[in-house]
Amino acid sequence: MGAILELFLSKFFTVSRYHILIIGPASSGKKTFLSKLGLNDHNSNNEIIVYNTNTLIPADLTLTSFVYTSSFQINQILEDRINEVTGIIYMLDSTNASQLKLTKAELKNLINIPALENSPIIVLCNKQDLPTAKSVREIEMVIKFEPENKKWNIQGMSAASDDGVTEAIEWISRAMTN
Ligand SMILES: Nc1nc2c(ncn2[C@@H]2O[C@H](COP(=O)(O)OP(=O)(O)OP(=O)(O)O)[C@@H](O)[C@H]2O)c(=O)[nH]1
Repeated sequence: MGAILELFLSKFFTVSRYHILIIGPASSGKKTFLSKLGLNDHNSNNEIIVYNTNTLIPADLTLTSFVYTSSFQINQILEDRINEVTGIIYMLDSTNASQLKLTKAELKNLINIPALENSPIIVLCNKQDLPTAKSVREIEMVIKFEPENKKWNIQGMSAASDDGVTEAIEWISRAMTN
């Protein structure tokens, strides 16, 4: 999967620094998703920083993923680094219906943060492989996420089985570079 990430990044990225904020409730699958991309190493600030690794991404690219469970204090947590964010991945657990109200509030909060104004956002409805998972349509009806003047997307995913991982990276790559 690292090779897939490299392919998309080299295809779409023409400038050298992209920083993706990966956010979503505990156990929604953020680290599983990242591990499918070959990104496993978190530092003490819960960041994954990939500097110019020829094996994973083109040499002129720096990619940082910030991984957090809640957006409500993200300004304070990231401080000035929030201005570096160029794309947002919001990961939710489709089997956890009780979290959807929180998700709705989280998304509203995220799109109202001025520093994130130009960052595209993709909502990933993870764990679609499980029989108790709500469909993307059902989730959409609860979270009612349709931001105006923003590039956004929502899709189903099973990070555990790779389903939707490539599509998600492709979408965020295109959205950040176009
Ligand atoms: N069935 C299924 N299980 C998944 C999927 N994605 C993640 N999991 C499982 O869900 C649990 C939590 O996954 P993590 O990737 O650790 O979730 P996280 O969002 O990084 O969790 P926090 O560190 O608590 O924020 C693990 O047991 C994963 O194996 C999926 O698509 N399907």
